[in-house]
Amino acid sequence: MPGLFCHTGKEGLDMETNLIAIRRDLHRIPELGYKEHKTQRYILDFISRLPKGHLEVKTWKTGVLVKVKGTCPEKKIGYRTDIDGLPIKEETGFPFQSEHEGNMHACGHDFHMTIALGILSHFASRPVKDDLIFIFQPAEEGPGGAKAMLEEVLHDEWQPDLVMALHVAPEYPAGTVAVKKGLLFANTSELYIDLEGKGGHAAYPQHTKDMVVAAAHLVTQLQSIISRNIDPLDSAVVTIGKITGGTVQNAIAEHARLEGTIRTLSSEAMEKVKHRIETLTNGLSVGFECRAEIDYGCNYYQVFNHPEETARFMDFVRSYGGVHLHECREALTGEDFGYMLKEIPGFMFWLGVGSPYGLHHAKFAPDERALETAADLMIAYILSLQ
Ligand SMILES: CC(=O)N[C@@H](CCC[C@H](N)C(=O)O)C(=O)O
Repeated sequence: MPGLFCHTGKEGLDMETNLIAIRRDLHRIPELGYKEHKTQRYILDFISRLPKGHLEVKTWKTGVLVKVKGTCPEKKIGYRTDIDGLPIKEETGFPFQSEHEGNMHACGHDFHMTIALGILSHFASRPVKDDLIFIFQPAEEGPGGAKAMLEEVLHDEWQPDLVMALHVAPEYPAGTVAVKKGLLFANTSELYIDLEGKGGHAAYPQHTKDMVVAAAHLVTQLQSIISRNIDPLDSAVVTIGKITGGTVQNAIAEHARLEGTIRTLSSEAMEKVKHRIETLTNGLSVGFECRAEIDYGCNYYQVFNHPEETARFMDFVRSYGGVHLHECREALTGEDFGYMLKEIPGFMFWLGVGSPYGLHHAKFAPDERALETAADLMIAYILSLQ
């Protein structure tokens, strides 16, 4: 492992594990869901340099699973990280900026992986009583790897009794942990709407069915769902993040496509929003005499933190020292880790990384001091569970 890790003095990471160098290596190679081949190689190479005596390693698609066999196991403690990047063109200007043009670790999964590797490297040479299961999960940004991993690989001797994960949070400074019991993240559904009309010359609109105009109407109509159909005391989001349509400035567009996402705090609200999207889209197809097709892509179950496990973690953070605990509200972000928490007790928390630019922004710049804080904290927490 390259470089030298500056140790905090707490019982924690290996001196030779340079978390910042690992993060920067991973930051250079962001890959989209189920295409994380270089990332998987990097993780496997890292693991191959750890003491092998207590490790069992297996791959699942582009993901990796590692068991650190306990000395006298009574339970299996799971730690999950996601590993994929986003199709966002990086604009940070960092010397270690993405080498994969058009892709970026703009959601902090480079941080998540680095922290997991730091914790793993500690326990590989100092196993504890219990088995530890490290889950390097592909495709969190879509189409989702957590559910499939649960179904295909996280069972029998690989099924944790407790599972934990973190997500970086740009709005809190490094040194902060933000968490709450119960609902933390929303139910999500992707949204794709294809509109097909009739193209033609820009000067003869009367012979066409213009899908750019139809798409503009639909985007505006969709905004009424949150304000007119959802209880004002509830929260939900319908975001259209991308519109494409047409071919050239002087031709009327035959086709347009809206791409977005829906977020709700309950599955009932999700059904309601989808019902309204369908009604408005059908109405649009009648009104604009076009074909309309809706596809909901991948859907994630809410992240619901197990109350007792979360309370235990919060008590630990309060007594740990050096980390500020913030009891936060729920957010309308999504995470397929929700599927793991549906089956296995555990929790997810926000890790403060104080960036002036938010998640999914091309200039997202998390504070690297949070790497060591988080790895040390989670090592100490796992030790406290023995
Ligand atoms: C933490 C985070 O940002 N997660 C993503 C999950 C995306 C799920 C899916 N692609 C969708 O857009 O619905 C998020 O955007 O919240």
